[in-house]
Order: sequence, then structure tokens, then C-alpha cells
Amino acid sequence: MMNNHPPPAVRADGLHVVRGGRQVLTDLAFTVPRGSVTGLLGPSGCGKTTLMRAIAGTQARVTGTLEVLGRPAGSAALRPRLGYVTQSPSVYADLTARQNLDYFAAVLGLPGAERGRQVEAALADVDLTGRADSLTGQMSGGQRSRVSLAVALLGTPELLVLDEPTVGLDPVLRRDLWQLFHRLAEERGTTLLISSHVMDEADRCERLLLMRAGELLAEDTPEALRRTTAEGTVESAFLHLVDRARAADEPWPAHTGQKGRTTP
Ligand SMILES: Nc1ncnc2c1ncn2[C@@H]1O[C@H](COP(=O)(O)OP(=O)(O)OP(=O)(O)O)[C@@H](O)[C@H]1O
Repeated sequence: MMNNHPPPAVRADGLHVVRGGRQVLTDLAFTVPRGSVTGLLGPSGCGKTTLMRAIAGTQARVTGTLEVLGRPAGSAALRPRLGYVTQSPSVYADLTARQNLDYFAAVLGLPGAERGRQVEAALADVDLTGRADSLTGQMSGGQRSRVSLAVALLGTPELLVLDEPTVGLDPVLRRDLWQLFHRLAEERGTTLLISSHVMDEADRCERLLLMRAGELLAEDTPEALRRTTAEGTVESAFLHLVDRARAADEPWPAHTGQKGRTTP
């Protein structure tokens, strides 16, 4: 029988990554459904950037299964289909926002008229039309990040991987960006994987991947995480899951014979 369902945006199974001689991602298994806004949450250093680099195909020493849009991560064919925005803005400081976009649109091979149209649309998406002719090097950090995001929107990629895109932004800009992320998913069917170490962003996501110390603690909707842990917020659900994982890691006390129980 024919299977007409497109493969998930990301599928990982038995995924391991070693960095600097140390295992930093351990046995990850998860899927990111197409068209979803999925949050990758966890404390600083838990491995979010490493996972995003692996998905974008820029991370060495990745083992296990990691498929992106149905192809092995890092495949050349994925390049125009995936937009990756790193934590530090990767745009040219001595070019204006519009010149940066025009340059990257040319690199992508967008033809003349379409190139101009996409550049203006991307500037409008990130609300930078009014600053389009300002030098990127003279912009605020938040504005520079939005230029990077606009670059990633060129070519209408199917998957956007955004590493802490709202860090350091004021509440109004944060809200506007989250509205843009949901609009991209709803109107263009884009899949967004967005990392944050701020748990209060969790409820802005449809699905969550919760990480701790290189491992996946949970993969679910914010609502289901609160329900299954009987906690009121995703932050307390996260702490609940951390405690549970720690208890499971503890050796079995000889007097109880039960794993993870330290009290009689
Ligand atoms: N270039 C590197 N070489 C070796 N180890 C690294 C390198 N970069 C990061 N690591 C280690 O890999 C682990 C995961 O780091 P990573 O940057 O993926 O975490 P993160 O969750 O994205 O953190 P943050 O929220 O602070 O950006 C950390 O223990 C870190 O020390």
C-alpha cells in the first residue's frame, strides 16, 4: 500500500553525539511533526545547540539515526529546505539589512524579481522594513538577530531551526516573534524547532522536547506534561521529571531493595 504521509520534519533514534572527547547527547529518540512549533527546552549546557547543529548537519561525531525531512541530516539536498539561525547573529556588519538579505538570496540562487520580492517579504516578516537601509553593525543585538532570522526565511524553508531566538529581547518583541513563528506554521506549513532555556516560553509551543544533561526527559504537549506530572506549570513539571530521573539514577539501597527509594 502507498504511504502518502510525508516523513516527520525530524526523526531521531539512538542518537549520540561526542564533543571534545565527551558524550554530550545520549541515546535521544524523538520526532518533530511537520508544521508544528516545537520547543527544545532545558538548562544551559544540556545540549540544545549540539542537537540543533546535528539537525542542521554542522555537527561532527553524530551516530545513530537522525533524519530531517526524510533524509539523513547533513544531506546536500536539505540545504535549501532548512533554515538554521545560530545563537550569535551571522550577518555582515558592514552591509545594511537589505544588502545582507540580497546577498544571501543570491547565494541561494533566487532569480532576480523573485529575489527582490523575497527580500522585502522577509524584512516585513521580522518588522525591519523601516531599518532596511541601516548598517547591520550599527543595529541593536535584537535587531541583528532579526536580520539573521530574515536570512533564514529566504527561500521559504520547510524547517526552521532557531537557537534561542528570543534571548535578550524585550517582552513586546518576544511576543511579536512568537506570533510570527505561529503564523509561519499556520500559513506556510513551516515546521519550527525553537530552543530556549526559559521555561516560561514553553506554553507558546505546541510540543516540547525537555532535555537535561544530554538526555531527553520528555516529549509531549505542555498540557500533557502538566497533566501527567500533576503540576501547574511546565517549569514545575520539568523539575518533577528531573527529580524522577535522579531517583531512577540512584543506586538501590540495600535495606529497601527498591531502586530510587532512599527513605524506608
Ligand atoms: N566546542 C565544544 N567542544 C567540546 N565540548 C563542547 C563544545 N561546545 C559545547 N560543548 C559541551 O557540550 C555540552 C552541550 O553544550 P550545548 O552548547 O549544546 O548546550 P546548550 O544546551 O545549547 O547550552 P546553552 O543554553 O548555554 O546554549 C556542554 O557540556 C558543553 O560544555
